[in-house]
Amino acid sequence: MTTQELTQQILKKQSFLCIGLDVDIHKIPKHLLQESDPIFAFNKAIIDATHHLCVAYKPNTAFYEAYGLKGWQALEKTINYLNENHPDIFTIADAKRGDIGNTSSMYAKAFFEDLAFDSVTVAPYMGKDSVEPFLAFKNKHTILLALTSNEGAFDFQTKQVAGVELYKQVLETSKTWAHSENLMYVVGATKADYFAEIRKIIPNNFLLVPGVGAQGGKLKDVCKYGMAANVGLLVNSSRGIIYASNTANFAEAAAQKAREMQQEMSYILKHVD
Ligand SMILES: O=C(O)c1cc(=O)[nH]c(=O)n1[C@@H]1O[C@H](COP(=O)(O)O)[C@@H](O)[C@H]1O
Repeated sequence: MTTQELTQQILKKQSFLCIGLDVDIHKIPKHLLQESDPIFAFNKAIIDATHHLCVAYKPNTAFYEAYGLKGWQALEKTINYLNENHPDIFTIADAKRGDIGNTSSMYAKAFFEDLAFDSVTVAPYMGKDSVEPFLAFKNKHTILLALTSNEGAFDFQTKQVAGVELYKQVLETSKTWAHSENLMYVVGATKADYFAEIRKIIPNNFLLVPGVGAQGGKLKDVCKYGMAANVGLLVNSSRGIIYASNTANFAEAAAQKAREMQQEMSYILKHVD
């Protein structure tokens, strides 16, 4: 999917919501545990109930890798279900990869070719040759960690190196890499004060913004300085949506939470100047 197509979907659905499929077997409704694949059964129900309210889904691979082969199979079934039934939805493998070049190439193949995700999250710490193998894939997107939502972001990312904060150097330097047009960036919703500065460096790139809901970030604050001419935002909520209820009505409860966010997003899209 191209970024132009993503913006079209956002305007059509009046939503820039990304739903995080971070499935913890201990948090899903008990009746699903009788299913042959409880994780996929949970995801399918959530997707069926929410696909019209969001433009992206983001399974965090940790929640699948934690269950070994069965978890990876549930991830594969989930991405196949999305690609077969909802090809207009943007898919993000939240795997936070990045390694020496030939290893990164294999990670890129795993997520872009074998699993056919539209994008993958990548850590910038190992630099250019660790990220360019991901960028080489046409119409696939590499979502680079810029300024993360957690407290530890202040350990390194905001530290000045030669007078410039490290996260700003990540933004500036990554723009010079081959196929940098395929870059998106992670900026946490808990760091809303930084969005204006970030937009000065990357005015149009899409930002994946986790950290609303459970982590305390506010949608309005993010949009005030983060929204671009092409909207340029994918705001993620995982626990705040998928665990709205653990009763038999869990999917409807998740849809209600997603609808509340979509309505807030629609209002913002209509009133943005
Ligand atoms: O790359 C991410 O998606 C990510 C980056 C970041 O800075 N902070 C962050 O919370 N995330 C992920 O976004 C999701 C947030 O989940 P909730 O806090 O439950 O909405 C989790 O999958 C995190 O791993």
